[in-house]
Amino acid sequence: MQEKIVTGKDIAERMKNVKHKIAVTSGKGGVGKSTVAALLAVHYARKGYKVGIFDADFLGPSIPKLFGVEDKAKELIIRESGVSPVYSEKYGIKILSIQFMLPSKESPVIWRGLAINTALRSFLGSVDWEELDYLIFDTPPGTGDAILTVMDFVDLDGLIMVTIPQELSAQIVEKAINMAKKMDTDVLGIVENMSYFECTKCGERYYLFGKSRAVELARKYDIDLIAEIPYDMELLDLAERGRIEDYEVDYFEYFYI
Ligand SMILES: Nc1ncnc2c1ncn2[C@@H]1O[C@H](COP(=O)(O)OP(=O)(O)OP(=O)(O)O)[C@@H](O)[C@H]1O
Repeated sequence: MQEKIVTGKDIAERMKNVKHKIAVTSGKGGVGKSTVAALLAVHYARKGYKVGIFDADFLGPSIPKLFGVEDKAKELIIRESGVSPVYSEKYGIKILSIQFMLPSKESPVIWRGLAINTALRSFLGSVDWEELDYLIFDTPPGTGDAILTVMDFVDLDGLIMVTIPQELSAQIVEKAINMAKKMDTDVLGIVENMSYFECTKCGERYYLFGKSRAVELARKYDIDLIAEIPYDMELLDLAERGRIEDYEVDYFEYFYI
C-alpha cells in the first residue's frame, strides 16, 4: 500500500483550530528546552486555556517523562480522522510525542535528514488536536531538519530560544536567531535557564556556568528576555518524577502571547 504524502495543506487543515503556535528551541542540547516547553504549557493550562504539546524532539523526546505519561502510548487512539493525543493528569494538557511511536522508551531514534522531515510531516498532518488555544512545539536543539520543517509547515507565532550562561550555547542561539530571520519567523524571546543557583539557607546566588550573554543577545537583536530560571533542585526532582505540573513557580507571568 502506498503511503499518502502529507502536504502543507493537510497540515494547515490540522492547525486551523489552534489559535497560537509556539516552538521552543535551543542552541545546545541538555540546556532545559523541554523543561521550558513543559513549564510554558503548564503556565497556559493553569490560566484555563486549552493547551497541547507536540514533542518533535526526535533526538531526545522527554516530554512524556516530564508529565509522567510515558506508559500512556497504548492509550493513543488512532481513528480514520487522525491520532488523538494523550492527556496529562493534572491539567489535561494534550501530549503527542515521537516517543509514543517507539517500541520501548529505551529505543533510540536513528532516523535522519529526509526521514525526520517525512516522519514529522506525517505526524503534523495526522494529529487531531481538535480546538486548542496554545500548541507548544518542543523541537530538537540547533538549526537542523526538524525545526526547519516546523517553520516551513506551521504558521508559528514564533520561537522561544532557550540558552544557558555559556559562550557555546549563546553562539548557537545567535545562529538560530539568524536562521529564524531568514525564515521570516519571529523570535518571541529568550529564556536563560540555569542562570544561577540560590542557596536556600543564606539566599546567596552562585553563578554556576559563569557569564551570561542573554541580556546582550536580547539587546543586540531587540528581543525580550522572558525569564532567567535558576537551577532549582525542586524543579529537577519534580521533572524526574513526572510531576512537572506540580511545580508552582511561574516564570512566564509577564509573557503575553
Ligand atoms: N532550571 C533547572 N533546574 C534544575 N534542573 C533542570 C533545570 N532545567 C532543566 N533541568 C534538568 O536538566 C536536564 C535537561 O533538561 P531538558 O531535558 O529539559 O533539556 P533539553 O535541552 O530539552 O535536552 P535535550 O537536548 O535532550 O532535548 C533534565 O534532567 C532537567 O530536569
